[in-house]
Amino acid sequence: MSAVVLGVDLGTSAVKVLAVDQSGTVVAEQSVGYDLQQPQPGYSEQRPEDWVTGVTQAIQQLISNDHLNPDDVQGISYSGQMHGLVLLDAAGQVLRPAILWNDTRTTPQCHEIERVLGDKFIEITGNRPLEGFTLPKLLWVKENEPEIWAKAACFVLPKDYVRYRMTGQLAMDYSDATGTVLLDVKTGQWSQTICEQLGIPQRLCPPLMKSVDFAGNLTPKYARAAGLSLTTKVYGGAADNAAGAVGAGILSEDKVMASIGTSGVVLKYEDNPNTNYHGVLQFEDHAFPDKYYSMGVTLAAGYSLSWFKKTFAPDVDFKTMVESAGQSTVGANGLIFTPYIVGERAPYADADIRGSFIGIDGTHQRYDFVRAVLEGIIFSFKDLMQIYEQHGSQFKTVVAIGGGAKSPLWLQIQADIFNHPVVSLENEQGPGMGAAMIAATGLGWFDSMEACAQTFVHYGKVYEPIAAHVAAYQQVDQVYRQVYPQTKGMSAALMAYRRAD
Ligand SMILES: Nc1ncnc2c1ncn2[C@@H]1O[C@H](COP(=O)(O)OP(=O)(O)O)[C@@H](O)[C@H]1O
Ligand SMILES: O=C(CO)[C@@H](O)[C@H](O)COP(=O)(O)O
Repeated sequence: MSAVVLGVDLGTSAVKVLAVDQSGTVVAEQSVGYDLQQPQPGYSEQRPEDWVTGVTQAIQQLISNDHLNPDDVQGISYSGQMHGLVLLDAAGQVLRPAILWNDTRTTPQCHEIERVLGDKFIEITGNRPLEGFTLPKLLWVKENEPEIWAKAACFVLPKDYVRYRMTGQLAMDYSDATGTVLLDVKTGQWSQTICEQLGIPQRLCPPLMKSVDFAGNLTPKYARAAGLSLTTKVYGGAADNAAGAVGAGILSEDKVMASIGTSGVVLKYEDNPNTNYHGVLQFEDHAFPDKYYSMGVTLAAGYSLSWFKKTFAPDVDFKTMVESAGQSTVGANGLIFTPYIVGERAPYADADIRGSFIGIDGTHQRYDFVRAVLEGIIFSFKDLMQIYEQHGSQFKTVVAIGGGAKSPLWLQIQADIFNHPVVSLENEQGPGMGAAMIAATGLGWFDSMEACAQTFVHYGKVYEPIAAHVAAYQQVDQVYRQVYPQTKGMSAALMAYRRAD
């Protein structure tokens, strides 16, 4: 083999490591899964050590199973699940399990941020305080675990922790830092106002770097453990959605990205830092210097499908279960699913809403339920896309990435519900490719990420909307949109019942 870079995509269900050569071809890939702990409703945690073990095992497998030559690995970079709080003590030891992006325990802390800072908060961060972000998690630990808080010396995000363990250097890149909602997006510095007003010591915030910045070499200990060479260079990396947008070639405002990972994301590149979605959509720094993106997040996209499979189809393999939806009809024979099974972030910021199947009929089969789940996730994306349409966005194409983009049927459902052409990538792993592109650009293989994208981004099949399906889905969408307002009160009452239990 010749020179390669490794793109480490630290997802919520698994870590995937791609080895990519100078032509942008994925020469090998390995994936290692890990668990999610949900000790109480609304809680979602992982052990940072599991991420490190997963990354190390995936790299070892690239070397032993795929015969990757460690001397060929010139650079490594990262794409990381966003917002997750990893608290470290002065010796760099993890103080508690990481509190993840889909953990919604922090509603009181979000209200407190709003009470203290009001509209100033959106002005500083470009975002509203929402449960998933890092700042409310810091406040939660401060209030609920004072003995841990007293030992905290620094906080980082998931991929930053992995990078720290590989290089011994603590840092956070800007694209992930905006997702903490502690960054002043205008100055590019940790916000003194937010820290002071909310009692977060600024010393807890790590040093900032650009995605393509050199972060260090591997420590001898890590190089030995993974079987890598000490000459391999490590680069900052990006938030998974920023990296996914890089890997999907979202470099202009005429393309939108639709990502189905554990979460679901509809994302648009933004040239103008003053674009204002009033906090309904997130506004983040891109992995490209001085560029931005906005996005809306469905908390349980791929997670809804995985939950359905685990609960109702444990005996069937994933692909077969997804393909069985082809036996149902457009609109799942009149069955609708709303994917709010862990609460929702956008367009409804509501930690207590829960999912529904509406219209269950005695004739429905399991394949109708599978289809309803696939469709309901995409209807939730459509809600987000309509926000862009209302803002006059003129995008033409949707680029689909993430585990959900493995299914041709689901890609066609996306085209039919969005009523836009949907293009897949040759390799569905947009974030891993984006991470590899960051390493390739950092190493100087290319002058810019834009130049790298011309060589590395390979589009696959285009799915065109089918007119009859578009019309049918428009009808079902009218019903789908009524489910949130009509189930909100019922969900809140059931959540109160569960909490009292
Ligand atoms: N064959 C498949 N067809 C459609 N969706 C799939 C398939 N296999 C996995 N998925 C979905 O992909 C999701 C995982 O996507 P991935 O991008 O790897 O997530 P993450 O980065 O959050 O770990 C799963 O939750 C599952 O619902
Ligand atoms: O919270 C967000 C974005 O704001 C999520 O998109 C996470 O970044 C997790 O991503 P996946 O594991 O689903 O890729």
